[in-house]
Amino acid sequence: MRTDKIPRILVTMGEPAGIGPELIVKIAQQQIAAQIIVVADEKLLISTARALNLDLTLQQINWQQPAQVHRPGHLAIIPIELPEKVEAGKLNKRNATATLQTLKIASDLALQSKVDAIVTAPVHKANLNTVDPSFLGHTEYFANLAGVNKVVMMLAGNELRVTLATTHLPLAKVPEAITQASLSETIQVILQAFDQFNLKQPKLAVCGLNPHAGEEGLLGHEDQQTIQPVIQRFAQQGHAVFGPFPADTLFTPQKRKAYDVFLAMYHDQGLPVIKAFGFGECANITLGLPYIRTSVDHGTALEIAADYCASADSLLYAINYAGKLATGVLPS
Ligand SMILES: NC(=O)C1=CN([C@@H]2O[C@H](COP(=O)(O)OP(=O)(O)OC[C@H]3O[C@@H](n4cnc5c(N)ncnc54)[C@H](O)[C@@H]3O)[C@@H](O)[C@H]2O)C=CC1
Ligand SMILES: NCC(=O)COP(=O)(O)O
Repeated sequence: MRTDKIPRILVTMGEPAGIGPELIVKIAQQQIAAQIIVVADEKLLISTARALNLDLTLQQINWQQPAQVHRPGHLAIIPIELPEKVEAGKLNKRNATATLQTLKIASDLALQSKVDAIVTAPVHKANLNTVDPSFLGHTEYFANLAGVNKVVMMLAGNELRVTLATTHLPLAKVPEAITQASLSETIQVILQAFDQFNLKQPKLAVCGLNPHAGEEGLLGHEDQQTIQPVIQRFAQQGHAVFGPFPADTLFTPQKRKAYDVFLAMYHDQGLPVIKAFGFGECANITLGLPYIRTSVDHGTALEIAADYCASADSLLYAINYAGKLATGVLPS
C-alpha cells in the first residue's frame, strides 16, 4: 500500500444503463476523505450530471501527482468509451465488453498497487455473462484475475457483519459445494482477513445449513457430518468459532451483540438479514483479495434508472468503508 495519508479509491461505473452513473455523479458532490478516481465513459457521466442538474468537472488522472483529497463536484477519471449511446434502464449487450473492461482496468491498477482500493458500482451479471460466459459477479471475477483460489463475500453494516460460505450458486448446488475442505478454507480466509484488519480473534458464529441445524439428523445430515467437525477443529486450535447454530434464531438482538461476524451457508440465508437492517447502510467487502474491494449492497435497479431517484447512500458507505480499511481501520 502507498504510504501517504490520502487513500486512492478507484470507482467503477457499473452497468451503464443502470443507476451506477447516477450514483457516481451524486457521490461526487460529497466530502470524502480520499482521492476518488472513476473508470467510466465521460460523456455518460456529463449527460447524467446534466439530467440531475448537478455540477461535474472531470479531469484525467495524472499518476505523477500525489493523491489529492476529493473536491466536491470534481472527479479524476480514467476514460473508457462505450460504443453505443446509453438509454437509462435499457440493457445493451453491445456495451457489455467495455463495461467488463472497467473491471479489468481496476483489477490491474489494484494489483500494481497504484490504487489503495476498488469500489464497484453494480453490474448486470447476466449482461456481462453474454460477453464472458465465466462471469458470475465481481467477487469471482476479481479473485480469478488475482489468481486467488478462495475469497469470501462479506456484507457489513452498522448492526452486523455477515460472510457467506457460497455466493452465486443455484440453491440446489449449495449442499454439495459445502465440504469440510471448502468450509475450512472459508473460515481461514475470514480469520486471516480480520487478523489483517486488526481484529485478532473475531468471535465467529456459523449457521447450520438445514432447519434447526439438522435437528440431530432428522432434518439433514450436513450440519453434523460436515459443518460441526470443521468448527470443532478451529475451536481446538484456539479460535473463537462457534456453531453450527439454527440460522432462524441466530440474528436476534442478543446474539448479534455476542459475535463479531456471522457465517451463512448461502447467499439468501445471510444477506436478507443484513439488508433488512439497513438497505443502503451496508457495504459488500471481498475478503481474501490482495487488495481492498468494496461495493454497494444493491443491484442495477434498471427500473428506476431513467427516473434519477436512486439513493447513493450505499455507494458512499462502501467508499468510506474502503477508505477506512485502506488506512488500517476496520469499521465497527
Ligand atoms: N454489486 C453488484 O454488482 C450487484 C449486482 N446485482 C445485479 O443487479 C441486477 C438487478 O438485481 P435485483 O435483484 O433486481 O436487485 P436491485 O438491488 O437492483 O433492486 C432491488 C430493489 O431495490 C431498489 N433499489 C436498488 N438499489 C436502489 C438504490 N440505490 N436506490 C433506490 N432503490 C434501489 C430497486 O429499484 C428494486 O426495487 C441483477 O443483474 C443482479 O445480478 C445485484 C446485487 C449486487
Ligand atoms: N448480492 C450481492 C452480490 O450479488 C454482489 O456480487 P458481486 O458482483 O459483488 O460479486
